[in-house]
Amino acid sequence: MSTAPNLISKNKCFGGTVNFYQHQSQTCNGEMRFAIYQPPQAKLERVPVLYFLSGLSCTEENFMVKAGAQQLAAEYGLMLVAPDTSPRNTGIVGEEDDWDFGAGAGFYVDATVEPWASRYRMYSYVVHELPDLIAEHFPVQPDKQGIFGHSMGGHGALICALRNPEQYKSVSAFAPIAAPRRCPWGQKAFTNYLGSDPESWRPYDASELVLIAGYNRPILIDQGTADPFLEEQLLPEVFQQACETVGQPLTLRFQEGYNHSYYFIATFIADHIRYHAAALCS
Ligand SMILES: N[C@@H](CCC(=O)N[C@@H](CS)C(=O)NCC(=O)O)C(=O)O
Repeated sequence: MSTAPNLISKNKCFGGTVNFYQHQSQTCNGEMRFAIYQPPQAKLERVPVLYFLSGLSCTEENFMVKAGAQQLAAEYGLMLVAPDTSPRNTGIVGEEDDWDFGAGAGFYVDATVEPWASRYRMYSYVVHELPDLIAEHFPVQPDKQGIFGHSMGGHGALICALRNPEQYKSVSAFAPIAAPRRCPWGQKAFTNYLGSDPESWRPYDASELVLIAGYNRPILIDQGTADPFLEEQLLPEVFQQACETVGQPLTLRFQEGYNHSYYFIATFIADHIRYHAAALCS
């Protein structure tokens, strides 16, 4: 049994509610926050749940404010949960110094290197503690979970699903960091959170995991062609190549002229919600 999360704010939206919560996380050893959209159907019955992991510099708020996902979630009866992207205010020196590491940049790993190891445990938080908390305190069907995300959160969604195919019945991503062992953002974060041996980074790299994962359902990825991070940081072709190698079904759509922003996400969010609904709402 976990303590009920504390409600911070409540907003009616498309007949349901967007609520913001704070709670004490055992996994991250301190306060964590998340946002949750409860569709109108959740007043009457348990509904499937779709987790969204945000990217660098985001909080639990960006997705709820900018993606425009609630209308479709209300139509299909999907709960949406968006956690913060890292612990905050931990007192760790340097936590706020960089926008691509530390606060706002937890990279969905369980850090093994101090001083991060005791607090920055976003992988276990997202895969275990948060779903357990949601299942206990909100009307969800825990056997019907999907996950998606953007950029760093697209990386997070892919690794969570590939490592836990039974838990996540569907996965998709917007502009994911698809091969973090090979890009500067990933190398910086993994070196600091996991240590300098790239072997220890492998369980957190979607392009490596897919080679051994056996995620037997299709994966959807949208990627804007005008994304300034595409060639140096995101590397979707590396993931695509790995999927081809093992016969993993992947729909990778290059969207002409779209950049890395939430305008891009908002444009294609309906496709992603429908994609998850097809897997979760049967
Ligand atoms: N350094 C810039 C770029 C970081 C960036 O593009 N972050 C993406 C995720 S990787 C994002 O979602 N930013 C927040 C937003 O657009 O609401 C910033 O701090 O916003």
